[in-house]
Amino acid sequence: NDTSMQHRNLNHMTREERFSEAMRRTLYALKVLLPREGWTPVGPEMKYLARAIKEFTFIIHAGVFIPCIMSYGTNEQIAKWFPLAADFRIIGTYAQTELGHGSFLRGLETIATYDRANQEFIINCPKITAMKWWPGDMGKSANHVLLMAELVIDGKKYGMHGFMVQIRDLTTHEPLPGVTVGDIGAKLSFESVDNGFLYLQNVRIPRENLLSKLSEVHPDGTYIKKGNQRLMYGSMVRVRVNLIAHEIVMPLAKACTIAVRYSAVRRQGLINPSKEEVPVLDYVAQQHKLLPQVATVFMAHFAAKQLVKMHHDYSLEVEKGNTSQLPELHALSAGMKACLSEQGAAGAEIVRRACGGHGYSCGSGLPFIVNRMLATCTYEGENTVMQLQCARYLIKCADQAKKDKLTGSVWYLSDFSNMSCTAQTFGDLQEPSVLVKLHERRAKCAVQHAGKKMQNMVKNGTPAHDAWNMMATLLINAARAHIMQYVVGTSVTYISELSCSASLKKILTQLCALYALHNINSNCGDFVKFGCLTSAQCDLAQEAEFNLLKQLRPDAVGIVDSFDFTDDILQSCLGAYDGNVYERLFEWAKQAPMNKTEVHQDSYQYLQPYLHEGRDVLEGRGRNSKL
Ligand SMILES: CCCCCCCCCC/C=C\CCCCCCC/C=C/C(=O)SCCNC(=O)CCNC(=O)[C@H](O)C(C)(C)COP(=O)(O)OP(=O)(O)OC[C@H]1O[C@@H](n2cnc3c(N)ncnc32)[C@H](O)[C@@H]1OP(=O)(O)O
Ligand SMILES: Cc1cc2nc3c(=O)[nH]c(=O)nc-3n(C[C@H](O)[C@H](O)[C@H](O)COP(=O)(O)OP(=O)(O)OC[C@H]3O[C@@H](n4cnc5c(N)ncnc54)[C@H](O)[C@@H]3O)c2cc1C
Repeated sequence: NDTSMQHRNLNHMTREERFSEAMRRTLYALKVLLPREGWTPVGPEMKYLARAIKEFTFIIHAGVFIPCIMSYGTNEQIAKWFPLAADFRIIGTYAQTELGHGSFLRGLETIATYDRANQEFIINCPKITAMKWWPGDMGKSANHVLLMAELVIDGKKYGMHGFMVQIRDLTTHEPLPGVTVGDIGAKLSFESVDNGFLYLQNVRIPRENLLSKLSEVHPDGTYIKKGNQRLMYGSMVRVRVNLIAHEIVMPLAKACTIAVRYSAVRRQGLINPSKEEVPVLDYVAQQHKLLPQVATVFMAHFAAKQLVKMHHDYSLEVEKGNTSQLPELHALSAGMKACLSEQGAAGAEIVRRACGGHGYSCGSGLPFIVNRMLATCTYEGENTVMQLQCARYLIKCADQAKKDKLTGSVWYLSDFSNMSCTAQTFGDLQEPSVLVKLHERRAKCAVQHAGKKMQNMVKNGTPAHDAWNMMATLLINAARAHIMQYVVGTSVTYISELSCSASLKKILTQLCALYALHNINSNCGDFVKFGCLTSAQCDLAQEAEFNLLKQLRPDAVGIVDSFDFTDDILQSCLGAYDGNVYERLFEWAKQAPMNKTEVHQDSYQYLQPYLHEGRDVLEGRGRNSKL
């Protein structure tokens, strides 16, 4: 109810206006509005914030920079920088990606050279490709960066390390000497975020600014390794785990709310020629577009909760020095981020397109969501690279499964029980246990298929790295199959253990079955190729999905209402709770800057002469008039 937090009409703002407005809202929210324990908003306000986050800035500061201080800093460094960052007295970002490298971290070129005489690091970007490029909040907001750079001592390289580097004066906000920094310009989305570039030339920082939880440099230049160096990649794992809820589940839920509500209101065409125009939601084709995406929201939410719990348990173990769960967590978080962002971004576009012309209007709120979700396929680990990381772990586990009984998310790779499907009716294929088994079998076969292909190539003399490269598409498919079985399996378990009303459990079970069947029907080639289903059973799977669409149609609006988005959060003329689509669209359009005058003077100057000429022509006075 606080008007300071009401969304302005963002679509009618310039990029710079949106940047300033986002800064205003974010700081107002965090400094004035929200109760905080430490630095994070807590309680119901956090729920609000997660919904309102779309036009917030300082997300990298809050979601990456501060957690990195906690992960990579010693107690002394945390005590020094955490309070400053938590109170926004320093604004930071995570500066890792460079103009020339993003995925291949061993290729990063920014150098931090230790100067023993002065006990300092000298930071340099030796060439243009070494310039940091993309970090959020870096162009105009941040005055510090957590800089990921190659540590060099006496000419020897020690790999990527994290350094705290101040880039702007804390009073004037001007760039410091040796610092060239700015915004990288217009992007597909994230209009309110100043993703930036950063060119560092001979910037000196104290030795104490190397974040030293995992390694340190003594005054004499001695390098000490203190822990599992793969923990240096830990911040990326944490963000991949967290972003599923914030940047995939939440936006897809918003898009589904808008599209389902609009489809219940929009009447277009006839099903029965003798009846009146129907709501487009009555078309099965429309249900087939929308309802599987609604199901994806729930299943991704349940799977993400399980992954967050896994990451939390892992973090407690790491504190005790046990990093044994890291490989599985890395593979799962990389695979989940890639596969769910792929599904989510595609799903948001499917539901946008299902809203016809008005879905193409920014007044629907859908283009904003679609464009924003597309970024999830690239940042925090480009999806292809992440899927291959997941596949790398799966291939290793498949080899190990030949001699050991596996546990955790890959347990099914050592399940050699009979997994043939005996389904005879479409009802059999709506059974959660049947759907879980089908996904486990498909994943196991996909992993083994990719592994076998590579083994055969190597046996025939192909170098292992070439076999890997040539089978990449099969490996990516194996990663997708693994994640789908994880999402279906964890969701079935989660729903079965949920204490809720029978009617709610029935709906959730139907949504879970719809998600699984939609995945089967979208990938039936795999399920038949690997002998999971016969061709006849594939027909039953389609019948089972259509049956669920029919069962869920009556509750479709109620289900998306349960996401509990306010109109202000949705920012959509199509998805507002009152359903007054047309009045809202008209009011929204009238507010467009283009309509602040009846005649657009800037363009009229070009049009006017022709208008006069046209009149001359009509009245027979034109240059070459034949009239
Ligand atoms: C202010 C108001 C708000 C307040 C409220 C706060 C709420 C905030 C919450 C926000 C939460 C989320 C929202 C996020 C919003 C999104 C913002 C977007 C931010 C984007 C940031 C970025 O993009 S940062 C940059 C990301 N970049 C990457 O991910 C790079 C990807 N590349 C890599 O990770 C590596 O290069 C790669 C792994 C691909 C290869 O590395 P390499 O060293 O070559 O290793 P390999 O040879 O492949 O493998 C060697 C072994 O290492 C293992 N391994 C690799 N990576 C990891 C890892 N991460 N962890 C553990 N182990 C790893 C690998 O498995 C190999 O092991 P093996 O045993 O030898 O097989
Ligand atoms: C909105 C947004 C916000 C961002 N925020 C930050 C931030 O705050 N901090 C930060 O450090 N970075 C940030 N990034 C950068 C982001 O992390 C990188 O863009 C991402 O890691 C991909 O790296 P790249 O852009 O260099 O693409 P590349 O790695 O060059 O990939 C280009 C293409 O090559 C393919 N490819 C690359 N390697 C392989 C491989 N091994 N096998 C097969 N195919 C491969 C990829 O699949 C892709 O199709 C952000 C990016 C975006 C879009």
